[in-house]
Amino acid sequence: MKILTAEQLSEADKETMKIQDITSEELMERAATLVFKEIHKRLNGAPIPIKIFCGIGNNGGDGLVIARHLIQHDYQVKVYVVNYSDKRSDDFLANYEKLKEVTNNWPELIKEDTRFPEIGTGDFVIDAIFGIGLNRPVKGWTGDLVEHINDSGAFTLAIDMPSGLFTDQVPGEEAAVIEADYTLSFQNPKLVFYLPQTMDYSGELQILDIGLDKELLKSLDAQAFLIDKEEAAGMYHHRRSNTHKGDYGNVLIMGGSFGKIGSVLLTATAALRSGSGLCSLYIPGCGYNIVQTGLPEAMVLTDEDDKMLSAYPNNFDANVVCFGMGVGTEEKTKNALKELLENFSDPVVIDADGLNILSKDKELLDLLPENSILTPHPGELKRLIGEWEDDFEKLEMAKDFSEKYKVILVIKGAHTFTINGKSMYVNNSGNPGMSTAGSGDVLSGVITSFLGQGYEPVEAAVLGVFLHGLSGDIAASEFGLESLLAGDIAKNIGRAVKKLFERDAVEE
Ligand SMILES: NC(=O)C1=CN([C@@H]2O[C@H](COP(=O)(O)OP(=O)(O)OC[C@H]3O[C@@H](n4cnc5c(N)ncnc54)[C@H](O)[C@@H]3O)[C@@H](O)[C@H]2O)[C@@H](O)CC1
Ligand SMILES: [K+]
Repeated sequence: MKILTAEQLSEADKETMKIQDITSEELMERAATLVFKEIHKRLNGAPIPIKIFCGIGNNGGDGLVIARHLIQHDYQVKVYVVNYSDKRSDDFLANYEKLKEVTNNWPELIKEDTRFPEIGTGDFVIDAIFGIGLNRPVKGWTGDLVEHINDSGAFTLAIDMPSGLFTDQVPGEEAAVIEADYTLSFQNPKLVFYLPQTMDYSGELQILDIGLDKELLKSLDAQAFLIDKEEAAGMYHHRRSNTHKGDYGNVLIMGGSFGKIGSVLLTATAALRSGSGLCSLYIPGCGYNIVQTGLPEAMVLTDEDDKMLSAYPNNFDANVVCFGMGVGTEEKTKNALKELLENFSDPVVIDADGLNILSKDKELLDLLPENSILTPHPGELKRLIGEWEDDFEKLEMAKDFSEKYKVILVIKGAHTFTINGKSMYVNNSGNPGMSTAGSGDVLSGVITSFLGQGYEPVEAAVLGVFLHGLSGDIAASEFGLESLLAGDIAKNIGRAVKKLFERDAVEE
């Protein structure tokens, strides 16, 4: 799904009104009624006190529409109008009038010196104060109200955006932002829902299709692409019957050092579980027995050094090479990487200490084959591209880096971002159980495997990241978050692929 900016979305609202010949008020009615239905489906008439905080713009207008429907369905509703300005949007006013027709319980006006209403932990709060129209940080008494809602402990549902959250910048340290438990957002996801600095504000997320014109949305340039099952399934290459192992890649994994041989074992297991036809490892001598015993399906070549990598096996005929897990950053090992980059001209996958070696000697970056895939976690990324002020700057710096060196960056995190020049892909699978040793080694194996099977490098990265996350989800459902091991992620890749093509009961 496309991630769009606030400007694109409000423009799409306007264009849709013209194309569908509807008024802004009608579009608001449609959008907010969908929100009401979601609430009604879950509350099912429960007598929970509902407190709706409405701004004076169209986000507030949505709040008024939701209030009207809830009142008509006999819910206990109290509406507050947050008077951060004396202006009112037309659709707010129209819906304010309509609300009067269904209740005598007038909305209460909250102004600068008003005492804020009490909010109990058992209340249900609807945040319709600011949406995508936010244009400055929320401070002053409105900020105090936002803090008051956050401190209440009540379940908070944000409409379109948690109030105070911008779509295109971080809120800033002194600004107040609603910490929602759940966000129902209109039409398309917004980038801030997925950035480490801002993702916590939206809580659980659901995107509601409010029926903006499909052709118009298709024509818009995405700020980024959100990758879910549907997108991943579209990238997957089905196997043909008349094939043999030579059709599925011959990958070489260079990694490990004394005490860290397990890392390569995980990477190789993941590569084979992801479908590699042939998988070889190039490791220090000390790992020979471990790998041969642990993974009989893999072939093993050893470096002349017993404890670390010191060379690249130039005579080995692989179609993809992955370098870096568990290698350390010794000078000898740097030479091994240098030899690889000087002798191998197809895309490579570089992870972990391989990235740290590149960061220490930036001249090596110029040797990277075009479309190579680098898989840093945030610490490794910092060493590679430098410090950033905030997540938006990080993404800009990452795009510049990707363009400059013609490489693909896979920035690992709760939502892994894959950056290919100006294009960004945001992963939407995975869980916190995957924050465990070796999880990254597995990811490198999956991506390397797909690259070896002939996927376009960016697809190998994006699909690999998604399946890695989905496999982690399958493993977590079996073992629980705490018990999940990286090896479980590798083992479940096949199930994840199967799941790509299953229809979920909840989706039907
Ligand atoms: N037809 C439409 O345009 C639709 C709009 N929708 C809703 O409309 C929202 C956008 O509405 P608006 O553009 O009216 O904007 P908002 O309702 O988000 O904000 C209201 C106004 O507050 C002012 N403001 C911004 N930041 C402020 C601050 N920090 N302190 C004080 N005032 C501030 C701005 O002038 C802004 O226009 C969406 O998020 C969505 O909820 C939906 O109803 C769908 C249809
Ligand atoms: K809101």
